[in-house]
Amino acid sequence: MKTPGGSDAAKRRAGEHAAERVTDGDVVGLGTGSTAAHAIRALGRAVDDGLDVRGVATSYASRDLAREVGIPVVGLDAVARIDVAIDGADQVDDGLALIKGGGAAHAREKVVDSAADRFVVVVDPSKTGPELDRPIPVELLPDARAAVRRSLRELGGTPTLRTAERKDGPVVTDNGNVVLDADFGTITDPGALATDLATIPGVVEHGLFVDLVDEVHVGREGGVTVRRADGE
Ligand SMILES: O=C(CO)[C@H](O)[C@H](O)COP(=O)(O)O
Repeated sequence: MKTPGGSDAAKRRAGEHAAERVTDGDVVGLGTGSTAAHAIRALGRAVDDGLDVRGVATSYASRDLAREVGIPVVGLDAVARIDVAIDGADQVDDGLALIKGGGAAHAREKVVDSAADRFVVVVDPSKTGPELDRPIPVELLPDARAAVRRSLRELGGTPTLRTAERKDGPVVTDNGNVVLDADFGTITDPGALATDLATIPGVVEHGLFVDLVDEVHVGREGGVTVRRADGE
């Protein structure tokens, strides 16, 4: 599923602003998507200027981009901790809950973003709103498709199998799974729905990220607005 596009200039402002949070010696979680890519490119330039960082990628795409711009990439299982993760989102609500997974990378993104001491989200203003109402990406084992579809319907969702654009058939994730985008309308209690989705057998990971975010950097025409989970 493609995310509705905000301006690339706003995405770049957010990504570059977040990259400034990274300091010498940090292990950095590298998110997926067009906004996170701006942060990765900014970090690559900082590495050229002498910044010492190592990146933990959340997808093949972010790993390839990191290598291209000169960021040393290490596996998640090779590092004891991640200092800061910078990642995009498809939607952010007023409580800083997120919907992620527009690039079907949310399973690895959730592992990396949760493991970070500081999780920084980068978005343009088109992603922000009072409540979440976009379909939630749900990655699942391919054989569990019928059963997971039924469970999602029982929870009140309308699931649609995500299909590939330049291949016949479903999108297959970096982990070899498929994705159902489940429309629940307006989500009034993201925490409760996140728990329900996580308990469905066959679900590998869903794209609701609740109580994980530390900062949201919103790129705008005139600069960047930062919203913090601690309210400061
Ligand atoms: O969750 C994601 C990938 O799984 C992306 O971070 C999300 O889709 C936002 O992408 P973009 O910055 O291109 O709008």
